[in-house]
Amino acid sequence: MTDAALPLFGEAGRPDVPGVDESFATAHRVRLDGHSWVEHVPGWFTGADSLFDELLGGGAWEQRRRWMYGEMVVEPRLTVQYDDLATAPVLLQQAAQALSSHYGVTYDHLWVNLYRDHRDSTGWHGDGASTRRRECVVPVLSLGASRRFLVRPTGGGPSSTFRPLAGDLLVMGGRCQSDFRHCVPKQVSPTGPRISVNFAASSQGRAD
Ligand SMILES: O=C(O)CCC(=O)C(=O)O
Ligand SMILES: [Fe+2]
Repeated sequence: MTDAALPLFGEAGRPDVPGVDESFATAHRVRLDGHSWVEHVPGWFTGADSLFDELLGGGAWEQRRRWMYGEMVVEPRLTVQYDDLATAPVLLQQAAQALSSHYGVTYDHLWVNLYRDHRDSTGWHGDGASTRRRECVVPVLSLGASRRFLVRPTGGGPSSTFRPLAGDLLVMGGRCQSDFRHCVPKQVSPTGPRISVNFAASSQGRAD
């Protein structure tokens, strides 16, 4: 292993020790069109199971509601938001720093979603207030059970399917938040809990 491939923190070669691959060596970028892309970084976070346990047990999980089609609906998942990165679990602060230096965007807050089982989901959406710039880079870290993550054009059309495993990073880039929608659909076959960590940047919340 070269120096560049060493994890930023944690111990090299110890998959149970939490750490990120700051070289992003496994990254591959899928172009959605001329302006937008999704990058998949398999195994970016090692020791994903211990981070999952820490977040599951430590989060002040909140049940959110939102307006959908003129109706207030209960979101079929739980969320905890850290508006100030300094109050987030240390491993997430370190992950945010690694993402900031790699993508050149300062991730200064984040939210964490808990999909309790296969019936929890998030519908088609763009990330709205946190992504008002024309081009944004939005990293999402997956932990726990693997669920499908779909992306399709805002005006409709075929979707691209990603299947992030625990420890994988998916990064939506370019005009993904305006020209595309993403979702995590419910699934028929039973599965255990999944957690996703969404890294956000105040700079991207201001229109350019
Ligand atoms: O859980 C995921 O992978 C995505 C969650 C998401 O898109 C969001 O919370 O805005
Ligand atoms: Fe989203």
